[in-house]
Amino acid sequence: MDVYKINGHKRLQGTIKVSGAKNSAVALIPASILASSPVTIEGLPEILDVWTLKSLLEEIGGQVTFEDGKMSIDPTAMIDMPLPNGNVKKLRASYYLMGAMLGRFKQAVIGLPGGCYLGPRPIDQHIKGFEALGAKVTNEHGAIYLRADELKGAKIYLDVSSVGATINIMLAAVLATGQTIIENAAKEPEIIDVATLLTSMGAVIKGAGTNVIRIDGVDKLHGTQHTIIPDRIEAGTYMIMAAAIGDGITVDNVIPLHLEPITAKLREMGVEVQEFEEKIHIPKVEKLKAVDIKTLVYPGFPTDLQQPFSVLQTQAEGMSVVTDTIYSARFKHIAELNSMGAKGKVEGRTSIINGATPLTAASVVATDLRAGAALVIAGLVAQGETEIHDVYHIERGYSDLIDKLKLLGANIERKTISNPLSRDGK
Ligand SMILES: CC(=O)N[C@H]1[C@@H](OP(=O)(O)OP(=O)(O)OC[C@H]2O[C@@H](n3ccc(=O)[nH]c3=O)[C@H](O)[C@@H]2O)O[C@H](CO)[C@@H](O)[C@@H]1O
Ligand SMILES: C=C(OP(=O)(O)O)C(=O)O
Repeated sequence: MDVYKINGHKRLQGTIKVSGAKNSAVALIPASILASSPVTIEGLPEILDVWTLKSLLEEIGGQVTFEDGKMSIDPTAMIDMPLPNGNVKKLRASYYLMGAMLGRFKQAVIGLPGGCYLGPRPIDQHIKGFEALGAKVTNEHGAIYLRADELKGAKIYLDVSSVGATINIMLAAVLATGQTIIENAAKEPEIIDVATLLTSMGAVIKGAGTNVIRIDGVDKLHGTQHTIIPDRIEAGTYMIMAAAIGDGITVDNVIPLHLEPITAKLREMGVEVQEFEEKIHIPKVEKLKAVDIKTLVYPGFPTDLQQPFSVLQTQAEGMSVVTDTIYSARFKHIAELNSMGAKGKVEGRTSIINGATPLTAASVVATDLRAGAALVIAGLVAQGETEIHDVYHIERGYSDLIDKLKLLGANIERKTISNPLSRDGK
């Protein structure tokens, strides 16, 4: 079993480079299934989710190479192989195989997705979209069976502005006949990135990034080359880390516009955030003010950063309240932070943190991806040696984290140990 050992309480300084966006990567790779010739994607993060998707594309007959962040995918020999179990359970975004394979083969069998448990994560809006396009969809023994004689454009109003449903419907609709309109679509930057790739493959998509997306179906999509956008959640994690334990940290390879909700909150806390074209610099912070946050769909404060942000709130004087309007149970990190000296409690969809409290090292568990990111920051702040278990969650979303942090002067190592602390036995 692999753990991170962090000797904390050491101020960090320097430049940290952000990788390509996980939530784009996991949609761009399945999108390649729709092409009739090879697709190359550059700047991909080297994370477990990307490696798992590579294996999934290979399982269905894709020829895939992945080196130095560049993935070349030849989809020509792919077949509509059923994928009810196995790798599809290792990540949330395997649901994009449904839209992409339905679009190309007009049928697919894909197991229900895995990913972080954050409360119930239904896919009813994805299914509603596929059905509106003409697919018959059934759930049999935990796998979704999709089949259509023909996919026909339709008007689909999403009950919730779901990132996954918006992208999945786009994937299924680009090769449908006629026009598809997605209303109340999600507006996250990753959706624009996927639309950009599909457009350069020959798709006709208007309005990505707004809440109405119009797709005019085409007969065929061709291969292309695409460079992914930087990961705003990874960048936000480093901004939070810089505010917590930095002595001047530059976060490189960012789109500052994507980070505005985080920048605004940090400034409200008393953090100086200096914005440049593709970089953000955060000088040493003297004192943090308590602030409340409420997670919302983009451009609101991202739910994926509320857990790392809680660590900062433990270091701020006074009471901070976090309300997660997206997920009902994204608070497992609070118990772990409390074991490091934080004073947090969870009430329904909110966490309440009373600061400032010094953090001390402990043996803790990364219960999910961003809980893990929060614990890495907490370990960097804490006095003593923190041991983080179940780090495979963290490695689903952070590329090269240990080396990047070492470059800032962090004392962090990845070690293989034999220890029964892991809660899910992996
Ligand atoms: C792989 C990926 O991109 N993951 C991101 C994606 O997840 P994901 O695509 O799963 O998140 P959604 O945007 O779909 O979910 C948002 C909300 O809508 C609900 N919902 C969603 C779909 C559906 O069919 N029915 C339904 O009720 C969900 O339970 C949740 O409460 O967006 C989330 C919200 O920004 C992020 O936390 C995840 O990091
Ligand atoms: C919740 C997340 O990912 P996923 O949807 O892949 O589980 C995340 O990236 O924080």
